[in-house]
Amino acid sequence: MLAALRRCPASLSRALPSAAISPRILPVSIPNSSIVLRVSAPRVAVAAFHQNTKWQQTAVAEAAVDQQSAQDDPVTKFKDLAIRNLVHPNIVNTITKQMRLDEMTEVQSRTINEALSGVDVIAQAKTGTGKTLGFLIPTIQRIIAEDPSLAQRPRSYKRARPDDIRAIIISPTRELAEQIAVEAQKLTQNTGVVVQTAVGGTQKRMMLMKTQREGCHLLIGTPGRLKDILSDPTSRIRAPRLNTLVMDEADRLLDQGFTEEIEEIKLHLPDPSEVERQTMMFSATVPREVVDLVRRTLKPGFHFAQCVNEDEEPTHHRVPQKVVHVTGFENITPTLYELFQRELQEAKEGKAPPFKAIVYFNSTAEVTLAASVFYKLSGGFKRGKPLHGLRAYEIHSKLTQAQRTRSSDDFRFAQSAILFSSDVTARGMDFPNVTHVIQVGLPRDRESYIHRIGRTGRAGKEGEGWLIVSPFERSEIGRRLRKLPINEDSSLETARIDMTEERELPENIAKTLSEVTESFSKVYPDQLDAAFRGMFGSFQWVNNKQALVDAAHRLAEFGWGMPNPPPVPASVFSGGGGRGNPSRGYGRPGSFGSRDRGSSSRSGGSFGRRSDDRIGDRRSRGGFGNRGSRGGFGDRSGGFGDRRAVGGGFGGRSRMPDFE
Ligand SMILES: Nc1ncnc2c1ncn2[C@@H]1O[C@H](COP(=O)(O)OP(=O)(O)OP(=O)(O)O)[C@@H](O)[C@H]1O
Repeated sequence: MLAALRRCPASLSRALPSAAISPRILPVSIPNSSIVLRVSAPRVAVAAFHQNTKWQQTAVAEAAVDQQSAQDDPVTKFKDLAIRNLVHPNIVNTITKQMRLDEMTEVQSRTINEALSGVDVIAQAKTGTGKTLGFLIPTIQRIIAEDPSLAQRPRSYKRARPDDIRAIIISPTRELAEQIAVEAQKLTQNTGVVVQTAVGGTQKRMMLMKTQREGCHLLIGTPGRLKDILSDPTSRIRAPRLNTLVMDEADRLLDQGFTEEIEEIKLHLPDPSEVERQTMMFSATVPREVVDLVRRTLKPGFHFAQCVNEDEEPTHHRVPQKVVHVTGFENITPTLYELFQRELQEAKEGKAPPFKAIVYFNSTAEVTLAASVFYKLSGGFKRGKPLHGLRAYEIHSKLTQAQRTRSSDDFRFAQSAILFSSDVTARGMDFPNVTHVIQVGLPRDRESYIHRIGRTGRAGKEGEGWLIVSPFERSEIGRRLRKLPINEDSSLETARIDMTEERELPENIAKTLSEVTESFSKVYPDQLDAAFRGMFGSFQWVNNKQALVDAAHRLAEFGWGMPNPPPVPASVFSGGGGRGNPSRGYGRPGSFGSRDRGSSSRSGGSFGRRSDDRIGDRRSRGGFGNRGSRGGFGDRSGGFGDRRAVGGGFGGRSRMPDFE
């Protein structure tokens, strides 16, 4: 596993100007690995030269050089950090004995060595290659170096002052901040260093009380909550001697959405000209657009550990990536269902590891709808159903933080499960043994794709990536996902079927389609409404609005079984690019067929019986199944825990993805 994990690119080509590189280091490339050597003249032991023969003299000199250069080489084994007095043995022992890690990954070796010397660091390395330890080790060591008494765990409780925080780590999402905090707690368990977490969605008062009581040396949080706490004069949480600032997923934090909060956080930190500060930035992606910002944020002479070549694929070779082109939006859910069944079967037959997938959607409304539909589809994941044995969870920003944490924890510990997710888990989350990452719809940019797919194939493991796209997105793939090794896959039959046509279908396909449509008939109409409106938000960039409206109508009619689709948001045509067709009835309120949205209660039964003859035809052929037998809303408890129906959706989806 380790060998694969260390397989990072060889070249050290840098996107930043060479002046930006610390003058003390010299990049050296050797086949299949790359290391950074400090430039220092070897000090050769000469004292005994005159007493030895020439070959003896040479041997002694060589040995001395070897010994010296061994000291100068960057450390690549964790235990050597303690042997060379670079990191306190209490931290190193935790890493080697409790966490059972031995060799550093390339990014760890190339950042820990430099960061320990105090220079600012920016690191870019592929997903799942251990960047977290790359910044945690130097951060914690620096705290201990400033106050050596913290190296030992006190006999009683750990204590610190709340108004003397020494290091802050910022993460764009709550789950990631919590995950980093768990790792930091592990690393500091045998020391006196106190770690606290500050994330949105949790009770601020509780956090404040805890921090005021226990104090804090290392604070890990999301931008909004950190800003909130540091700017609150009554919080008593301060960092007047802060000497380390870490930005994980730095490119995301430098993105416009967070600029204001980050700047405000910095206003509450000491002036770096008065209190020397080390800044570290880490990410799997450092797009060109942020390079200038990075340069302005870091001190001159910073070290850029670029473990991904510019001309190299930023994803792992061991993670094959496939794109499935579906005939229409209505094919997406059947395609997912077919894929789940197939992969689950493979795992059951022992041909593959337990199926554990994350399915990403571009909006909260889609996540909610998919989670509901698959819950119905599986009959609560009951015995005898195709998806039996598979747990399913959903996660997005419209859940409470307690629900998010529960989904995330449950999925983390599940052996075989599906997580329906928005981008809240796209970056940094280290769920073990994820075998599949499935992206529905084109992600907003290349970086999102890379981070999402990085949830699989971590720490040297295998995995696969799937992308399911509509015809609208076909031409956009090459532009948005340039230079990524994505291959077309046509193995899923339900992807290619024209669901608007009536024709005989193989029994298994007909069954899949009929089960999907029946499940859609059982979900909350509000969810369908929200997802329908949301489609127009996600596809704002499509110029041909009429084609988009027609495709959405086909989805509602043939995918969801609605004879009359929900109204199209008025805003769709106001921005130009096409005109509505009033004869199709969009914009008409309450066009949910015989579904009475006003009575979308749990009473069941009255739920949109379809009078459409064509469907009747299909049913008689065994094509689209038993639409007549609607069981209302069924039992939502179980499988998805305390899920709630989330309305509102993303008609007015903002520019920002579903992040913090
Ligand atoms: N030296 C190591 N040897 C083996 N496993 C390691 C090592 N360092 C870290 N790991 C493990 O690798 C996994 C991924 O680490 P981590 O989450 O830090 O990756 P990352 O590079 O930050 O990923 P991302 O880009 O997604 O944020 C974790 O489970 C971690 O415990």
